[in-house]
Amino acid sequence: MNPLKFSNDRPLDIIAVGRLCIDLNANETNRPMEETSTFTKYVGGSPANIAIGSARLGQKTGFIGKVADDQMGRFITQYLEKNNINTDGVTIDKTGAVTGLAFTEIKSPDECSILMYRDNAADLKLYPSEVSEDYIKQSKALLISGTALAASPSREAVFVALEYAVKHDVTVFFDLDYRPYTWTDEAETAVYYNLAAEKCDVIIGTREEFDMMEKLLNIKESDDHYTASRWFSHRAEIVVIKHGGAGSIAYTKDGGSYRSGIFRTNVLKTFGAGDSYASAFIYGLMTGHDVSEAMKMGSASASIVISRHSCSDAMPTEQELTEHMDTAIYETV
Ligand SMILES: Nc1ncnc2c1ncn2[C@@H]1O[C@H](COP(=O)(O)OP(=O)(O)OP(=O)(O)O)[C@@H](O)[C@H]1O
Ligand SMILES: O=C(O)C[C@@H](O)[C@H](O)C(=O)CO
Repeated sequence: MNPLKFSNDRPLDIIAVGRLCIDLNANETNRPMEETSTFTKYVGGSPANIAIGSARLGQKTGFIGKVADDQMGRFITQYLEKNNINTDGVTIDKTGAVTGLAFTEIKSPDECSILMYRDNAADLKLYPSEVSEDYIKQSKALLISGTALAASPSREAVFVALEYAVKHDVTVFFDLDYRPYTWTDEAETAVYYNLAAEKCDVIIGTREEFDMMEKLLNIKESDDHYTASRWFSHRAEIVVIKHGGAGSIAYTKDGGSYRSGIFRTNVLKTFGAGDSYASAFIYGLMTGHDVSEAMKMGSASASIVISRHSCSDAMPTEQELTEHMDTAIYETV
């Protein structure tokens, strides 16, 4: 079962919108940041990672975002281009804003954290006037990510992108990607997340992210089925709730529910799981697989990425994904 229909006459499969950052991942793992002295630099930021995952899987991918006018900004744009991502929608900041940096601490396979440097971040300076309607209408799908809603003008830019997508029948995927350090007020966060979710066809988030959105409405019990059903009176066709190593569950508007297990792996670090899951899940849906098979593809991609050092550079190709699904052990949960 796959309820999504895509406008197939478009040159791009998917455009991601939002942050383009740098991840600096600890080389010395299994120790705290205080004792880490070297890091490897990768392109990072959830929508960037998802776009890279999509392109590796062979999707024609574009990006709308803003980078700093410096070496880091140029590194990001060049990396996207090397990965066959169209950067026509990527603009360059001229105000002296800088690239967001995420230093990652890998204390143990399940104890990872991120230390963020995001003051005056260029990605949040994307203006609505820099979002092109002509560009969005060339794509079958748009991916938005919640962090871009954290501040103006990027927040308004995302809402403009959503308007264009709805106007031109572009299917909208929303990866909630809630990063508390980017926000100052919980109610403000929940208001904008809820407003954006109303305009999306597919909503993907963790249980904790949906809890954050529901707290504002005084919903105290976490109930996956109820969470999903709230969105079916708006645009949503599919709502996915992720539960880390306990897998994920998807609900469809027609009353269906689908549970996915995980591919057991040698976990190096847990971050990047959500982004790799999203890119392969979206790829699965866009290439005609049913919801359960697409979830399995998402889980397989996540299990590859969490066993590798980076998030972006670790994204599998279509062949790697297929081979992994054929050989790795899938556990139902
Ligand atoms: N320990 C694990 N072993 C195998 N697969 C896992 C593990 N943890 C997560 N996954 C896979 O990754 C998917 C997404 O994980 P999770 O729910 O942690 O997302 P997330 O919190 O968005 O990730 P991130 O840490 O990138 O923000 C899960 O549904 C599962 O398929
Ligand atoms: O920007 C962040 O929040 C960190 C990301 O850059 C990092 O790649 C990640 O956490 C993946 O989900």
